[in-house]
Amino acid sequence: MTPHIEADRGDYADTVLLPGDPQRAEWMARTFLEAPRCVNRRRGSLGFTGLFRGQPVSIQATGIGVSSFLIYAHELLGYYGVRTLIRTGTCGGLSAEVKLRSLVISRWARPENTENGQVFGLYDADAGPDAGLLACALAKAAELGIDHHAGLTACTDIFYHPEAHARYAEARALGALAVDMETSALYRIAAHFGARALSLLTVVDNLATGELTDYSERQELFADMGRLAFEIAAEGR
Ligand SMILES: O=P(O)(O)O[C@H]1O[C@H](CO)[C@@H](O)[C@H]1O
Ligand SMILES: O=c1cc[nH]c(=O)[nH]1
Repeated sequence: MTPHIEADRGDYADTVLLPGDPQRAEWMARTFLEAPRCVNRRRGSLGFTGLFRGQPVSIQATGIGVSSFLIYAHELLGYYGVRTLIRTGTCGGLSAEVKLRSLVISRWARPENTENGQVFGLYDADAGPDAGLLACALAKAAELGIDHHAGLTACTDIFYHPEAHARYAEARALGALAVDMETSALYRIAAHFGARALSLLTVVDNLATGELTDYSERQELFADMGRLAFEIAAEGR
């Protein structure tokens, strides 16, 4: 076990899907895994391992923001020997074209959160996903008919920022589609450990239009993202 995870070594599969929200972790386990086993309850950050099409796959909730995310990613990669991390997160769209409820595949993540990067020099640069996982995601999304965007995403430490949409002007000029709070850290820490990573994000609000989804519809909103993540986990080895 680690300070934040009570599972034994060997309790996680090589591939771990990473939602921020523990309720999403539980829903993903219930919806997609055969014989899911809860391997972590510490701090309510639920972790599960089970089978998808006969292959072991795990899910671990990571909480909100880079600080929390990096604790789980570090312990999964460094202690449990996990090799592939696929984030199944939510994001805010940065333009009206990025529709609510659609899926964003992050091809690159631009950190707006430089403080975390200054500590190790690890997280202060743009970083991208594993090329094989990205190719698999694009092919599977097309095959399954999943409505999606693929492109640059921004990553922030501040959900309620006084400048809200305006602060992403530079990122938007570079083509940023959406913002979340973990993806740049995911790509950098995976590179640091020589592991593979990909971030899939469902649009739950839009900073340009002010539209919002309701939390009550969230689990059904994640059907496409969950399905795609498990397909990639099964195929993109
Ligand atoms: O829904 P999750 O995966 O937590 O992701 C997004 O939601 C949280 C903010 O509401 C942040 O963690 C952000 O990145
Ligand atoms: O980080 C996030 C996640 C969802 N919606 C946002 O506006 N930001």
